[in-house]
Amino acid sequence: MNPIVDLQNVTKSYRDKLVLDAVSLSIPTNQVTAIVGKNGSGKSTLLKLIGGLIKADRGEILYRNGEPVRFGYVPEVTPTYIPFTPIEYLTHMGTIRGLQNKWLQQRIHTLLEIFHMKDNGNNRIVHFSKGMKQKVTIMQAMLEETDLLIMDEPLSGLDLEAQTEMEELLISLKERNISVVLTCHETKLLQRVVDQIIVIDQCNIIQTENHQAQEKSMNRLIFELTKTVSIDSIKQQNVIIKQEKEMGFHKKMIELNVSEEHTNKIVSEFLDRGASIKLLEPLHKKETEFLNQF
Ligand SMILES: Nc1ncnc2c1ncn2[C@@H]1O[C@H](COP(=O)(O)OP(=O)(O)OP(=O)(O)O)[C@@H](O)[C@H]1O
Repeated sequence: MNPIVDLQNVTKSYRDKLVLDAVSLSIPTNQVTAIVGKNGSGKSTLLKLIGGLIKADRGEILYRNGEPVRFGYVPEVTPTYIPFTPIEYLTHMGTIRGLQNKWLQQRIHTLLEIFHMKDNGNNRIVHFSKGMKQKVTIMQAMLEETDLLIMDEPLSGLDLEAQTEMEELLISLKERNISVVLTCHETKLLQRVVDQIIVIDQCNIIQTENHQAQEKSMNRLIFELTKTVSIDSIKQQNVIIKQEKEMGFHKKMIELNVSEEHTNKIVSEFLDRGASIKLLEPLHKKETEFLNQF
């Protein structure tokens, strides 16, 4: 696994109130992680730490092997009254953030498309439903290119229809290689899209669960290839790198998980680089440590 954010023994208190006590967790790349817990258990605090909005008292927060991560942060409270249209509002927000106008207009156009809001781009936000207002807030958080979208209670106050739409939206963000971490009160919600559930209670992570629904349609691939061959452009795609291992002076093995729909393309890209396939199998819950046999 190749986490986008890794927390190691992170402790956080507000004055004398301990909220997180030596918490360690990983947020995987290109997956949706839900942080679940009771009111006041520290979910928002954890999100703010992940996004670098507040500092930990102790412990380490490491980002994608030291590379910069571009965050989009969606707070819990959605403004109810915005006297603009989405295009006007996003243009204002982007300009304040110093984005160049031509680039910004293109970005707004793309976001309206992703969020199925093209027909509402020039309508007044004040007349929107809660779900549509929520979408505008998320688009605002994603005005800059985003690697990790951090969402505090994105389902709060949404009816079933809006929740379903939010699920679709999360799936499409994942397909665009955006990692998501969100907080949620209910583990049943978002079941179709969440890959990892982290349960927090009494200042600690009490459970981390990997969701299997997604894994059913995934394949596990292992390739052998020459060590000097670059696979950086493959790593940018819809793959989860599980392990890389050097084999002697010239060769390396790489193990990855790929969704069924992307498998053919990824296999062909590896073959183009002179790799040989060592394993291709549907991903099941029980995994053997294949590479350790060498
Ligand atoms: N800025 C702050 N100053 C002091 N205490 C704070 C601050 N922010 C949060 N807290 C306290 O820290 C604890 C954890 O708060 P946090 O908002 O992280 O919990 P949460 O799980 O997100 O809660 P909720 O589900 O109600 O949103 C709570 O007891 C809260 O009162």
